[in-house]
Amino acid sequence: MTERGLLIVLSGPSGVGKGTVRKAIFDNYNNDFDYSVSMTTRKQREGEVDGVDYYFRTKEQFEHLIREDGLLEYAEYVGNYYGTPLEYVNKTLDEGRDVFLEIEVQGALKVREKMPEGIFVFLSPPDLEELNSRIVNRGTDTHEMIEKRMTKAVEELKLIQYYDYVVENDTVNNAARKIRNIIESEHLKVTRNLKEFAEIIEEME
Ligand SMILES: Nc1ncnc2c1ncn2[C@@H]1O[C@H](COP(=O)(O)OP(=O)(O)OP(=O)(O)O)[C@@H](O)[C@H]1O
Ligand SMILES: Nc1nc2c(ncn2[C@@H]2O[C@H](COP(=O)(O)O)[C@@H](O)[C@H]2O)c(=O)[nH]1
Repeated sequence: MTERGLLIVLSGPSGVGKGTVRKAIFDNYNNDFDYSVSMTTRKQREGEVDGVDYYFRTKEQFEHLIREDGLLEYAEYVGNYYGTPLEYVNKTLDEGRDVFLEIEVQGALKVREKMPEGIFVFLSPPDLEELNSRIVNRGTDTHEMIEKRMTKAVEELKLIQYYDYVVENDTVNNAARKIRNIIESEHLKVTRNLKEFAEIIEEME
């Protein structure tokens, strides 16, 4: 029987750098995990590709999938839906491959309830001022949207205690390396547990 893959959930406030750090992990390391592309009802930004960055769907299509139980989790975030297609996650984990989710905090906590065996990593900003300047400098949001994202960020930071790991995104390379190390050490734990389990069985025989 194939050993089920690990579910890795990278979360944290909008603008902290989750996408940038995720890209660095995928670009710079020899990874054995697959990225789960989310679905959203938000407008496609310039340069974003449907099916690569997100599956861009209408509100009606998204709500249809909710009714069909097709999402592992979903959240309404500053006026739009975002969600994780369930089938892809289950299929990939069953094939023994790790799945990497990059989602906001409400959704991550819902995943934690459904799949507590996952590894939950909170990416934190050095401070709120730096978070604000990252969102501003990204240049993708209106002033009103930036305020909404910052208000939400303060609430999200209070939920840090529900995560297994907190990684500060001081520099992209540092954060990517730390997350990669976390994933490797979690794999070693699983291997060790399986070995210990096999030894116990052997002793019993
Ligand atoms: N360590 C860092 N130092 C300085 N700037 C950074 C760092 N990490 C990311 N950034 C910049 O911060 C901005 C926000 O990053 P990014 O879009 O990856 O955040 P995010 O958490 O994925 O946002 P969202 O949740 O809204 O999708 C980008 O302009 C990115 O280049
Ligand atoms: N709960 C979920 N949140 C998600 C998912 N995919 C992305 N996100 C998060 O939404 C916000 C806003 O994203 P943006 O692309 O509009 O800046 C951000 O924190 C994302 O990480 C998902 O499937 N579920």
